[in-house]
Amino acid sequence: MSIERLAKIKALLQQKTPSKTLRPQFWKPVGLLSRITPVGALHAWLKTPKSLTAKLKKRCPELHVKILSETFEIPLLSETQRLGLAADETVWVRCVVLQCGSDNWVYARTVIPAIGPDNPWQELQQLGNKPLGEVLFEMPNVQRSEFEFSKDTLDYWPYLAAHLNNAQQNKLASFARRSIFTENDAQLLLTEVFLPDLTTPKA
Ligand SMILES: C=C(O[C@@H]1C=C(C(=O)O)C=C[C@H]1O)C(=O)O
Repeated sequence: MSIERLAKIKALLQQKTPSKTLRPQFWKPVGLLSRITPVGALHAWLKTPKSLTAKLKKRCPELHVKILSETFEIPLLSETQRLGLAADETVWVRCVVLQCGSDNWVYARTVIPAIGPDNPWQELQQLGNKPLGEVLFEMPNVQRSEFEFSKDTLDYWPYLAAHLNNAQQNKLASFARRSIFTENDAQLLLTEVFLPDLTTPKA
């Protein structure tokens, strides 16, 4: 680990409130999903098989993808750990929100280590506003891991609070799932966070 990175971590650890990058997350397997939320309707969303986009488009045909960020960066600590990366490893991260009109339904993070010409996920760098699911499930040898689940406040997720621009929502609970897609040994970690516009019943 570089001296600069060590100095940054030391400075972060000396802060009163840990940086979001170092805030712990607790991911649980499907057998402990009820500890994340007892709400059956949320279980149905969190355990949606195959393409989430396809399920959402049945409710909202005009569903669209808004890109919040696509860049090379050091991911969240929980992502570094899940992917078995070095603490200061830079990876390609795509953050989007799936929207129905102006409603924000799902925040999603795609994290791809070692993306490059030999990586089968490399084409995703040119995906743009096309939903990832329209490509992901068409890959010839793709394998998907079991889901893990977590509950965090909305402001845990990078770029989301700025997009929502509604400070009253920042501390609301959001429920997330994540899984690893593997194509020819190349990993892609996908996290999908279900937002209040989707999960809170309309009055
Ligand atoms: C993986 C899927 O694609 C959706 C679209 C995403 C994107 O465009 O980045 C990310 C996650 C998903 O909610 C899916 O449809 O299941």
